[in-house]
Amino acid sequence: MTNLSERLTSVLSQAWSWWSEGLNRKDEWARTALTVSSLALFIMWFTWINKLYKSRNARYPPGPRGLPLVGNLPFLDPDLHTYFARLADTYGPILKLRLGKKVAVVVTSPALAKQVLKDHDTTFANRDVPVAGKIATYGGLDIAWTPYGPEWRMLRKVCVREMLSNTSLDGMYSLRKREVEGMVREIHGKVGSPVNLGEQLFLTILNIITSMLWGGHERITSLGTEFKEVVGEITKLLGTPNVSDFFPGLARYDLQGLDREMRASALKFDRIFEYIIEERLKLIDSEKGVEIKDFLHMLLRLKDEGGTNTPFTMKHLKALLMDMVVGGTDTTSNTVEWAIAELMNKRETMRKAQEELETVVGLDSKLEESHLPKLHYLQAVMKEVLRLHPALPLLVPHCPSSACDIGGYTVPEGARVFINVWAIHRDPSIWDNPLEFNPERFLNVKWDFSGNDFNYLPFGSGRRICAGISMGERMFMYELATLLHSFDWELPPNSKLDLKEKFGIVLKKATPMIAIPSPRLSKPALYT
Ligand code: HEM
Repeated sequence: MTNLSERLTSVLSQAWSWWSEGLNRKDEWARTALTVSSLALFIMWFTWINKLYKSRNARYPPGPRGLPLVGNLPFLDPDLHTYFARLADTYGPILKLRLGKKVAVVVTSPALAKQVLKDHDTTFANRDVPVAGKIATYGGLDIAWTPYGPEWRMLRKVCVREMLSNTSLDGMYSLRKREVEGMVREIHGKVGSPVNLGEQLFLTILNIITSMLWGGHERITSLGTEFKEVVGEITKLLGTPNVSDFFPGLARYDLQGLDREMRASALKFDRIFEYIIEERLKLIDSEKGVEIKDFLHMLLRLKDEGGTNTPFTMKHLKALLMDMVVGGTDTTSNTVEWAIAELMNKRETMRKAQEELETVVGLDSKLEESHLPKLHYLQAVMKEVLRLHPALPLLVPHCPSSACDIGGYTVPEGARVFINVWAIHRDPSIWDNPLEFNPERFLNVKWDFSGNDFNYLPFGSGRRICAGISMGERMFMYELATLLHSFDWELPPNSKLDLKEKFGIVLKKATPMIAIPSPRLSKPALYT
């Protein structure tokens, strides 16, 4: 650094002499311009030297060699979670890849996950927003993509405290009950025939979420089918690797046409939101004083109240609706689908879960949400499903706002950081028989998913932990408990259970879970 300070002194003295010359000329304007540009030049030079010095001294994590220009892109396996796990076996718990112009860092140990998500939480609480994500969320105005700062805090507060708090969720039980009972009626109508459980679950969760968002009043009807289509398009586009992300300089050419497709899908969503909001505003005008208990009503009130330093705008409102619909549906419905698949693969465990339901609820009664806290075995089933099949196996990638030391290596500013939760959840040094589906491991042990234990992180940890944990937990438990309590499930004749995974923005079953229901409850009236 001696060299650095010598050069610094020399630049300063040169700047001073230019400034004095300017004084002699008594040219006020030239003097100011000279001073400002010298200072700007000096700051730029100093920042550059400082970065150069830091990058020369940086020690980057190990990783596989890539090709010039494209780096490791040509070697990526589409099943990223298993590919990263294999690389970690060779390169260790922190490794680096180059994806075009981007640096990716993969973390695969609880100790290093803790360094990222707890010790350096503020630095890593940012996101490297994909181009498609930005387009889908009104320029990245939602919770998931907004950079860490006052705007993100305001959105999170609205979401977690006002919308998804336990009190607010309790107040909306009747809406969830209406949708879950509708699902039971529909499945009862298909008794003896194959049911595509993934599709059924997705639609039910979508209806639950949309009715909590804006279905608290009968006049605004559910737009289930239209939404299902658009959510499918958006999650597919979000999960497709995009050249525009790896080579930002090429983003304007949209070489794969993904940005154009996303714009079209986002526009469909926006039209639905516009329609729903317009209908609601008309309703509020026509029925002054009417009490409507849903999120849309609360969000519109918040928007009108303003009052905070960070205003809550109509675009924020729509971006939040988008977060709830896209972030809550696929994650929760896939987790329930995995649960059914694992239970069908292990009949003894299915029987124990159903026996618990018989004891707590009884075959002469419908299941209510109030039964859920008493279903300890089923809670262990949920934890075990989230261990083996975490919905977001690499979390949502984090992005450091400045270079940071993790495990003795430098993670450069702006890197895309993946925490391979899927691999941590299957690490044999942490879990006995990690590949076995065994809910008993969660019975009588204090494992929870609050993000304090870095061996078990299905919802992430730290500032960016999932904003919808209590809602996800309630919907998962209510749906799974209802399906197991109301029906017995068999595989269609001559079919085999397949537990293969398919990586995407959400980890899915490679083949849909199809099963045949038969009634369990004591009388048909319980299915109406
Ligand atoms: C089984 C269900 C669910 C699972 C497993 C899950 C998991 C996750 C994970 C792993 C993250 C990323 C955490 C990180 O980056 O460190 C996340 C973020 C998020 N989740 Fe969930 N989630 C579920 C359900 C929901 C629901 C029901 C909602 C809302 C209705 C929701 C809303 C969000 C939002 C808004 C974020 C972004 C948080 C932020 O960036 O600050 N999630 N979720």
